[in-house]
Amino acid sequence: MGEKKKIIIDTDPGIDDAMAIFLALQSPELDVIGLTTIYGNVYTTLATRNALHLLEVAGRTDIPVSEGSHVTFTKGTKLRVADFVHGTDGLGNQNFPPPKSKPIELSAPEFLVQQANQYPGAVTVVALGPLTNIALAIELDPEFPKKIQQIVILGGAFAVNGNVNPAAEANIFGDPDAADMVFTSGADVLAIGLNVTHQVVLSAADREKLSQSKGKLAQYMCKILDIYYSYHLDAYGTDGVYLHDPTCLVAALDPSLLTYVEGVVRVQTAGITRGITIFDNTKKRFAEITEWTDKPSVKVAVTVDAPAVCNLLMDRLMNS
Ligand SMILES: O=c1[nH]cnc2c1ncn2[C@@H]1O[C@H](CO)[C@@H](O)[C@H]1O
Repeated sequence: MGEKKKIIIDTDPGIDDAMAIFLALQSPELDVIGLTTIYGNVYTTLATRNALHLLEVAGRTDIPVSEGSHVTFTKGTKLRVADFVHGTDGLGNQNFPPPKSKPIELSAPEFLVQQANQYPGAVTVVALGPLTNIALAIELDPEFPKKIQQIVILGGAFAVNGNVNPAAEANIFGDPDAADMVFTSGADVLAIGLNVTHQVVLSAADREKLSQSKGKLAQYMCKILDIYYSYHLDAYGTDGVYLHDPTCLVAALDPSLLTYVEGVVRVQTAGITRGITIFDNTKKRFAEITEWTDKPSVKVAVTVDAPAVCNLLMDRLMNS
């Protein structure tokens, strides 16, 4: 096998984050060189605690955890935290003991820049929460977008409704200014939006299969998944859960399971559609100069082999 792909997971754990992190740790194709934390599903302090805890569960405390921003890119402190989706502890209200390990001294943006310099062109950032840390890394080092291999983003709702409101997806809504900066930064960006992740469902039968397996991480996931299933039943009327973060991780692990188109993405940062992602892949020459004109293109996922993503996730959790 070729060299492992180096990834940093920027994360707000989160039940689907836990699945994505475990999938990454169980994947021989990947070398997880760090976790950076952010608010979103929980506040940043709890995200850090949960990231450390998940690494302890997986026996991988050798991987550094770096704490990220507690405020938005524009220093906003009114954060939207989705504890109603993941439980107040972010991990299904299980009262896990506090982790023994500690985060490193470097902040998340500093760690991202340091790693990008240490392995030029060879680091992929898998961003599973609001994009504040990535925007701060770009502010810290304007060359950061060119120094990394790719940023794979779980975020946006491309030509479909959002999940916070009809306009916006949760991660983009969490920090629209940061998102617009990252989408227009010139980095190789691959965005996985709700138009794709809502196709990837872990059914009640899949969950039953996980619970029958002896896999340590499958067993752990089954413990924390209850609240995520209840939320989906309540919010969507489905007895199955969307695999947002694992699908994004798979996009870094095996891009052949998705297809994408290229174009310019801008994010609305104010008003009733704050957080909406507007993708221009028309080949039209507009009569006016627009806010999309001359901005760098990004990749936006459009199709996914959903059964393959589910099976990959389940196999690797069950073989842990
Ligand atoms: O209704 C919701 N509000 C807020 N966050 C949500 C909702 N549904 C899912 N997620 C969380 O936000 C990310 C995907 O947008 C995922 O991390 C998911 O767990």
